[in-house]
Amino acid sequence: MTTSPLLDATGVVKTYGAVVALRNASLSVLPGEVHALMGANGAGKSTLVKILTGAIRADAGHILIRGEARDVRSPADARRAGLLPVYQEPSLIPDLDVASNLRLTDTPVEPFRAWVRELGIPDLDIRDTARDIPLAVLRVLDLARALAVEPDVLLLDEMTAALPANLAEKVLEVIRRQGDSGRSVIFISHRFVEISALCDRATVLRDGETVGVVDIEPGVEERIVEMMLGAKVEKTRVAACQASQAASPGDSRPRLGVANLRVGSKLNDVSFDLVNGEVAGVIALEGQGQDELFAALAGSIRPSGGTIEVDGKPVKFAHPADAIRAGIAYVPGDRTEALTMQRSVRENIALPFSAALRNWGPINMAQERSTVVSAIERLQIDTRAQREVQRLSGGNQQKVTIARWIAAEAQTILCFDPTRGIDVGTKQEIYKLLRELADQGKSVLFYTSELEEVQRVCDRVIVIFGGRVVDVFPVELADEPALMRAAYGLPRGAKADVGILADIHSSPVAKP
Ligand SMILES: Nc1ncnc2c1ncn2[C@@H]1O[C@H](COP(=O)(O)OP(=O)(O)OP(=O)(O)O)[C@@H](O)[C@H]1O
Repeated sequence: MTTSPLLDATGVVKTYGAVVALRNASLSVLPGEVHALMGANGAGKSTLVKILTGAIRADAGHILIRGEARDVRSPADARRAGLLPVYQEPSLIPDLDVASNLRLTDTPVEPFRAWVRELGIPDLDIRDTARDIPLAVLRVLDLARALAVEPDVLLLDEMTAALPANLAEKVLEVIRRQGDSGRSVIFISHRFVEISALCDRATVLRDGETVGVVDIEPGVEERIVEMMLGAKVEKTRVAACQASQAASPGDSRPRLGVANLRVGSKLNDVSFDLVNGEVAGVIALEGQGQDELFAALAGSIRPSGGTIEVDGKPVKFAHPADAIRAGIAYVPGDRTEALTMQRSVRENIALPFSAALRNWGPINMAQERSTVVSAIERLQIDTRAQREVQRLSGGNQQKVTIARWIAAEAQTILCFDPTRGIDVGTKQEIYKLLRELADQGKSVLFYTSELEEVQRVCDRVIVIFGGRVVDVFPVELADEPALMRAAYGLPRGAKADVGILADIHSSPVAKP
């Protein structure tokens, strides 16, 4: 007997003026299935999720839920039909505390609390204002809020993208259990390791159209990448770049010297050097002080102790502009922090040029334009909706934050999870680009929540735990199980039960 789909969408179309977000999308999900929705940045995944959950209306298409035609007109309609989303950006209202946010969405508090604990956050105070809660935790709260109403179909749009390993691991366990208990999950992710470990099937979108549905089985990644990227595949599937060994032997002075750096109770005594010509990775579980480290180096918070030196001279940054003047650029993990959403792609990329203008005088528009255009091409930014950055897909917004600092030619780039939400083809471009920057003699500090990225880009990796540097690995020794153990504060060689992600990280998976 064949099982009939719980959700069946066909012929879905959505346009925004001249931009065709979806031209012919379909998606069919069985009960108890964890179904991946895949596609390059801008393929239309988020648009489809928003249509299925009543946040926007489709121009055309049919949606069947449990075999019955449904016109999902609003989020409330979708919820009544058993469909609950977790969108790509946090949805709690920043100025309200968590409890008020729960009241607004009619979410039962006790089940919410139970899920929050289950998802690895034991000490949440629901009187905390959403604005003061870190991005990764906000994502987990969004998930707990959805789980608390026991949806039949949970739609997760890049749920794990901002999560460090420990929280991602809990989320994956919960998703797996949802499937086991007969509920369905639609799972959007650019991380193949998660798709292989979790999903039963995948629907692939390209340019707004469903181009295939595949069973997840060993070796299917290659096929998915080809379907996702279509004709672009040859151009974008560059070989993973080899991390060259730390360069610039002639210049022994570190570009950035950090000694005994402290920030309140979060960062205790962190010391390391970053030299020109290297990409140094930073790995840490959620809340180990990495946010504070990057914020202090970028001049957005003041350290409570220790020193920062740039090219051998002590510096004190009172403001991010001081760090920028010292040639330090910061690509934050939260793109909404970096971008002026109502402004165009060009203005956002050109921001450091305009900000750097000391005197009144003509801006060299031709030069600005050519630098911006080359950064857009380099990162393959989808500019169909370029007049306002807020209209770009999430991945394309992320690319704009990176393009800005490429165009500005900063000497040191602090990247905080820069490939969050970036598709597999463009990720390769970004890895290549970071290596090229290092080869040109620049220095890059690169925090990543995706352990496999370390091998692809870094010369060495600094592991932070409890606000301290607990280990520094040369890239040859930085395999994923070793990094996981160090991130948990365990000594090298120790065995640890670190759950589903450890299984994933130690199992051989084809890496696109
Ligand atoms: N409000 C809007 N106005 C104009 N264009 C839009 C709007 N919302 C989305 N788009 C466009 O629709 C296309 C699909 O975007 P969507 O966010 O669905 O992509 P996605 O597959 O989720 O990408 P990503 O992986 O980057 O999140 C993009 O070209 C985007 O710029």
